[in-house]
Amino acid sequence: MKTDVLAELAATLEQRKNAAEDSSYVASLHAKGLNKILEKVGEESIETIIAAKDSVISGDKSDVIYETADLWFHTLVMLSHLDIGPDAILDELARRFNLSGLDEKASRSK
Ligand SMILES: N=c1c2ncn([C@@H]3O[C@H](COP(=O)(O)OP(=O)(O)OP(=O)(O)O)[C@@H](O)[C@H]3O)c2ncn1[C@@H]1O[C@H](COP(=O)(O)O)[C@@H](O)[C@H]1O
Repeated sequence: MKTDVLAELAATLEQRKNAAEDSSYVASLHAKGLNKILEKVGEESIETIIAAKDSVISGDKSDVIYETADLWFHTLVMLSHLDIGPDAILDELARRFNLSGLDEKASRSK
């Protein structure tokens, strides 16, 4: 899995916190504040849902991929605004995966 892309993007997003607003989309979002960032997360969530529904009818999944990338991107900006790195989310997913792995091992040994 290409987690290096996530790490490199997260590092760029951190740098953009201090960039000039007019030269960077991410810097302009930070300057507008958390409510604007959350508005974008909400918009991209709805666009992802619509793209997923449409893909079932059209059979074309390209818009789902495009809109999900927009959603993940804006979610990363939200996390960065709150000083949360993507590793915190990956650690939480890993913790849940390991827990369910333990459940599976326990049920197999019964
Ligand atoms: N991955 C992305 C990325 N994905 C989506 N977007 C932007 O997110 C916006 C998507 O919102 P919309 O579709 O609603 O478009 P919009 O109408 O222009 O947005 P609004 O005016 O409504 O805010 C577009 O402006 C896209 O360009 C991104 N902008 C930047 N990045 C990455 O972030 C890095 C830093 O970007 P800058 O801050 O622009 O340097 C770049 O190197 C890229 O790798």
